[in-house]
Order: sequence, then structure tokens, then C-alpha cells
Amino acid sequence: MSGYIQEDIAPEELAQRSELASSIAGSVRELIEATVRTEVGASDIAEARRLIEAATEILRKDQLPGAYGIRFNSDGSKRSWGNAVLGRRNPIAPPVVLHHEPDHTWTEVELGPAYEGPAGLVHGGVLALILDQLLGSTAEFQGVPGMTGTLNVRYRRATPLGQIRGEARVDRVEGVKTFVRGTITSAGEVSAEAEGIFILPKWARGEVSDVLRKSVGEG
Ligand SMILES: CCCCCCCCCC(=O)SCCNC(=O)CCNC(=O)[C@H](O)C(C)(C)COP(=O)(O)OP(=O)(O)OC[C@H]1O[C@@H](n2cnc3c(N)ncnc32)[C@H](O)[C@@H]1OP(=O)(O)O
Repeated sequence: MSGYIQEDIAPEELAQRSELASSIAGSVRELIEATVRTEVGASDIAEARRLIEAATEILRKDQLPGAYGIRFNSDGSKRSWGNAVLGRRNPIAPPVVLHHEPDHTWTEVELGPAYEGPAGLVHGGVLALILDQLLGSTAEFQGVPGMTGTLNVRYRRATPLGQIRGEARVDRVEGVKTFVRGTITSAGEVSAEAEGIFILPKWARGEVSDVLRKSVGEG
């Protein structure tokens, strides 16, 4: 399937590439926040644009033909560095780092001004984005992966910009459907809760490689 790529990289080189990816994404993330908050005038904006355009030109010297996709080493480990939530190459990813415990998965994320919806509050779509990934990755880690079929989010109270905590666990499995529940907590109170149904798609059922099965959604 296109977008799932076998690409063996030796551990040392992988560590270097990973560091490079995180470092530039971090710089661009900072640029995004600085852009949202800047109050400088026209000449500073013009100068900043000139520098940004020059940086873009450098990066364009050597580009992938399209999206990053999901890449595997032969040991089965995978890289989803373009992912919109977790991707270490992707500056629009918050980025979320997931911690998998035996029975649940959690994350703590700092959501700054780039993720604003209502004044001073996190955009509801951003919370849904994080919940989708958190719940889906929880299903994957528990060995019952799938693509999001349904995601229901209940916003119980506003979530101020700042640190949030996400937590999810598998509720039950019914055939190819995995039901996962999760919450977003902010300042010690649950501000959003979600239930997702993650479905192993037809193309991944039956005689497929274990590696492919593990890559159904994203991780
Ligand atoms: C490795 C995993 C890591 C996961 C990380 C995830 C984070 C990122 C998640 C995403 O962003 S995934 C991208 C967003 N989702 C999609 O693009 C999914 C698009 N939809 C599909 O590909 C298919 O519609 C889907 C795989 C969800 C289901 O199609 P199938 O043809 O495989 O389902 P099928 O018709 O065989 O139905 C299987 C069961 O699921 C039920 N079902 C089908 N679609 C459903 C749905 N949308 N919601 C709830 N249940 C659904 C269906 O009734 C049936 O129930 P029963 O087994 O009880 O009969």
C-alpha cells in the first residue's frame, strides 16, 4: 500500500536523523508562535519574510516526492514523523509524546497560543485531534489497532491554553471494533471526554503481515 515504506536505517544514523527532524520542527514551531504573537511593524515583517523564504528555499533543495508516510525498519519499529499529532518532523504537531502503561496510555502536552479557539482557550478541534490520536494509539498499543470509524467528544468545560493531560484505555473489543475511552484534564479537572470506535479495515484483516497490521492507523 502506498505510503507504507520499508526503509532500514542503522540505529546511529536514525538517532541523528531523529535529532535533526526534532530540532528543525522545534524551530518552526517557535516561529509559528512568534508569528501569532508578534507586534512588529511592516519593515520587520518584510525582513522576517525574506529570511523565512530563504530558509524555505534551502529546505526545498532536497524534498520527498510527497508526504512522509509511515516507514519501517526490518525490526518492525516504525516512524510516522509527518503525523499531524505526533510527527517529530511536523511543526504543526503540538507535539504529543505518548506514554504507554500496561493498561492505559497518557500524555502531557503544552498547548500555547497557536492552538487557540475561544479567547484564551484551546480550540475544540485541536482537543479532538489529540483525542483521536491518543485513543487510536492506545488501541494499537494494546494489539487491537484500527482506523477511526467514530469519535464522540463531549466538551464538559472550557480548556485554558497551557498544559493538558490526556489519558485513554481500551473499554472493550467486539470483533474488528475496538472501543476506547479517554479524557482531557486541565488544572486537575476533566474538560473533555471521548469514546472512539477503531475498526480494523477489510484490507488489513486475514492474511496480512504483522507489520502491516500494526500500521493500520498511525502510531
Ligand atoms: C495502528 C492504529 C493506530 C491508530 C492511531 C489512530 C490515530 C489516527 C486515526 C485516524 O486519523 S484514522 C483516519 C480517519 N478515519 C478514516 O479515514 C476511516 C475511513 N473509513 C474507513 O476506512 C472504513 O469506513 C472503516 C475502516 C472505518 C470501516 O470500513 P470496513 O469496510 O472495514 O468496515 P465493515 O463494513 O467491514 O464493518 C465492520 C464493523 O464496523 C462497523 N462500522 C463500520 N463503519 C463504522 C463507523 N464509521 N463507525 C462505527 N462502526 C462502524 C460495521 O457496522 C461493522 O460492525 P459489525 O462487525 O458489528 O457488523
